[in-house]
Order: sequence, then structure tokens, then C-alpha cells
Amino acid sequence: MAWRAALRSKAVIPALLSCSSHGRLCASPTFITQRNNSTSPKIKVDYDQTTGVAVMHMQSPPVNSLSLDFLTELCISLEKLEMDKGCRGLIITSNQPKVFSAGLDILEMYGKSPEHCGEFWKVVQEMWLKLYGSNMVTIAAINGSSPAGGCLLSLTCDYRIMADNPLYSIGLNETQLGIVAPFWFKETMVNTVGHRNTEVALQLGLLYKPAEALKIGLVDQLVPEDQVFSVATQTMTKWLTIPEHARQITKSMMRNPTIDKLRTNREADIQNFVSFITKESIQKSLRMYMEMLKQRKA
Ligand SMILES: CCCCCCCCC/C=C/C(=O)SCCNC(=O)CCNC(=O)[C@H](O)C(C)(C)COP(=O)(O)OP(=O)(O)OC[C@H]1O[C@@H](n2cnc3c(N)ncnc32)[C@H](O)[C@@H]1OP(=O)(O)O
Repeated sequence: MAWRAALRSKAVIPALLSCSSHGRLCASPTFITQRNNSTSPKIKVDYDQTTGVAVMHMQSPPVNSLSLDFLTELCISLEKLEMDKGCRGLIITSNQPKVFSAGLDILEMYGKSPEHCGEFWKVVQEMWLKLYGSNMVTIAAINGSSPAGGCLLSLTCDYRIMADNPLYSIGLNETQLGIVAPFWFKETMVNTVGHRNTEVALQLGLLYKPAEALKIGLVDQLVPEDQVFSVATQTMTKWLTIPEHARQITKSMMRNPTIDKLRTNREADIQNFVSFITKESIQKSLRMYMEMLKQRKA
């Protein structure tokens, strides 16, 4: 709860950012493990000051679903890293077996009040705005399945490396839940794989096996599972050789038109989400989907 309050209150963020757990403020060690607090270790950030590369490990069992608390923690971690001029690269990966992220936490959207849904959506937007617009080089080390919001999370990164394991899948499967990927999910996908691939993928709610995902450009590289992280690190080293300012301006030029659309329509987008998700028919679809997940398990 404290994290939610912290994120809502802009006045609190600078105070959090100056806390001594942040790598930049620690004088001697070059390798720092940053936890946001002892009660909510959903994200662990290892920041190596010598390389300027941070690794964000998602560690929220069982499937790294993107809950309000998880996303709030993620946003605060990102804010801290972004403020640190020495931190130039970020690798995002999962500590959970077989899953990168199961996407938005369905329980945050089912049976909840409009106020809760609005609060949740605001932090989903915030995560996307921060990551898609990040000045850092961002690499997704996708070491498991990554449906819906998990796919979006990886799409916000500059480069995606996925484990070559046919048991895993990735994609924006929202329509399979009876819900609709909002325009900024859609545009992030279009910006990555093009209009036609997105049109088919989103209407059918396709989840792609790694080889198919590589074929349409949804991921950039497949590697054996045990090499995902080492290849991500090597790739980061290459990206960091490019002159910083030129790369950042280029990134902004590519992404700002999409970012600006959400920035200027944030409130309307929240209202749109709340009125959509609280509809009885949509709630019914979510319930049926959750039941399906449980039956599949049984
Ligand atoms: C107009 C426009 C307006 C706006 C319109 C609205 C826009 C909304 C956009 C929505 C974006 C989303 O991301 S919606 C979320 C979409 N996500 C998904 O479809 C993923 C569903 N999950 C899976 O496929 C699988 O769980 C998978 C991730 C592959 C892992 O499989 P496993 O076999 O390892 O694990 P499971 O046994 O299935 O799951 C373990 C437990 O986690 C739960 N679980 C799994 N995914 C979960 C999730 N996303 N949220 C909550 N709980 C989840 C399961 O129910 C189980 O609970 P127990 O049985 O209790 O243990």
C-alpha cells in the first residue's frame, strides 16, 4: 500500500529516490542489490556501477503477473535507475521458472471497483510510458512465456532475446480473454512487427512459439535457454558502444509520436478502460477465462 501511495504522491517520489539503498548514493561497492523494501520483493535490481548496467529480476510467484503492487514497485525502481546518470543499460528478466510474465494480473480487473480499476490502469500506463520512453538501453531477456501485458513489457524494450524453447509462447492474446488491446498496446506492436502482422495477431489473439515470433520480428534473437542472460549481457555491451546522445535522440524520434498520443489522452484512456472492464459481459469473460486456466491445470 505504501508503494501505491508513494506513486500517487509525486511529492514522495523524490524522497524515495534519495534513499540510501540506491546504488548511486553508495560510495564504495560497485555491485549493488537494490530491493525496494523488505516486505515487497517483487522486483530485485542488481546494478553494476562499473558497467553502468542494471538487471531487473521479476520475482513475483507464481507467474510474475503485473499487479498494482508489482507495477508500482517496477515504476519506482525504473525512476531510480533513470535518475542515475551512470546507469545506461537495463536488462529485464524473470526469476520465475518457465514464465517471463503472465501479463496484467487478471484479479486486478475482476470484481473490483471502478476506482480500483482506474488506479490500476494508471500504473499500467505509467510502466509503459517509463519503459517505452526510457533513456537507457533496454533489453528483454525472455526466459519463459510472455502473454499479453508480459509481451507488452518486452515490446517496450529496445531488443528482445528469447529462450528457444517451443514450450514457451509470446503475443498479445487479449481477444482470447474477450478483451481488447488498447491503442498504445496495438501501436507498440505495429511499431515492432508492422501493420499487417499486428492486424492478424491482435484479432486472433495469437500466441507465437519462439520460432514464429522470430519470423515476424516479435523477438530479435533466439538462443538456448541457458544462454539468454549471457547473450543479453553481450548485446548490451555492443549497444552501449554507440554514442549515447545520438542513440537516445534516435530512439525518441522513433517512439515519441506513440508516447505523445497516450500522454495527451491519459485520462480519457483511463475512463475508457474503466467503463469497458467493469461491463458485466467483460467481467463474465474474465471469469470464464480464469476458470479455463484452473481447469487446464487440473
Ligand atoms: C477499448 C479498450 C479498453 C481496454 C481493454 C482492456 C485491456 C486489458 C489488457 C490486458 C492485458 C493482459 O495482460 S490480460 C492477462 C493475459 N494473460 C494471460 O492470458 C496469461 C494467462 N496465464 C497463462 O497462460 C499461464 O498461467 C502461463 C503464464 C503460460 C503459465 O502457465 P503455468 O502452467 O506455468 O501456470 P498456471 O498454472 O497456468 O498459473 C499459475 C497460477 O497463476 C494464475 N495466473 C496465471 N496468469 C495469471 C494472470 N495473468 N493474472 C492472474 N493470475 C494468473 C493461474 O490462474 C494459477 O492460479 P492458481 O490456480 O490459483 O494457482
